[in-house]
Amino acid sequence: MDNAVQDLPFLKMHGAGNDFVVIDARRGVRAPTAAEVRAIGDRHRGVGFDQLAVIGPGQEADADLTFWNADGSLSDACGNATRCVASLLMDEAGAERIALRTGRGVLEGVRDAGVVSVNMGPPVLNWREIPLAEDVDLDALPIEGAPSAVGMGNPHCVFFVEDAAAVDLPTFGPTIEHHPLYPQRTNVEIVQVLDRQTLRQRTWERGAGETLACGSGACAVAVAASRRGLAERRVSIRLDGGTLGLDWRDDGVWMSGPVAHVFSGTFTASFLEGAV
Ligand SMILES: N[C@H](CCC[C@H](N)C(=O)O)C(=O)O
Repeated sequence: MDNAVQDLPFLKMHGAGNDFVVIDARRGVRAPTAAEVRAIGDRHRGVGFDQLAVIGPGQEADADLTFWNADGSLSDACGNATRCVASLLMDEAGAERIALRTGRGVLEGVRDAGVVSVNMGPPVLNWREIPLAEDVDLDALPIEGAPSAVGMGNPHCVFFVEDAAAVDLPTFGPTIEHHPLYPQRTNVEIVQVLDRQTLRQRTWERGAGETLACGSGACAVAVAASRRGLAERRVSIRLDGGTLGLDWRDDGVWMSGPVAHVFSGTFTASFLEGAV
């Protein structure tokens, strides 16, 4: 068995500016080690990403997905990356529907009239499953600003404000990401309600910092806004990197949005051998 490190092919993709390195480990290509994930994520010495998605051979689905954040932590959900990979695999199969197993179960992707949508599953509205550190009111957490807590396979803390642009997110975001109420840290969303069908969202992501878009975060925002009576269950959410369509249906929260395959490349064996 040749144990020499091999070159590693990858794709660079983004969904509304939320950017990903995608590694297809279905046919003999190996998944990266945690050290290689960190090296790949270096925006100067590697390629950089908000998340790295590894496609594995499907167990009860067309493919499995594993998501790493830029800081090397794992996440059970990544909506924009799930949509990007769904598009890639539907193109490959010539299909209009695909099933992807993620950390929160098997999600369905569809393409209709060129628009790619993913059912991100039902929201988690039980504090133990999000999880939170103690029994709290999910629609008014004991944090200044009384945010909402929603799980989408990953935790989200959603704040509704008058002016989203006025929030100093690089300062505010980390204080909430690391708040003791979230034993596994949390993603943080700042939302301004423009009307009952249109929301503006800014995002501080767990393990990635401020991103141009966050799909699972947009799902959490749509659920929180509807539960608070601030918006319909079907909304458009305007993020820094583009617009996502959300529809909280009986079978789950559906998210639609743009997909881009920017380039494909190869990480050289010498680069990977240097990963520490
Ligand atoms: N960008 C991703 C969210 C990644 C979530 C990750 N930051 C975490 O939960 O740790 C999305 O489109 O859903």
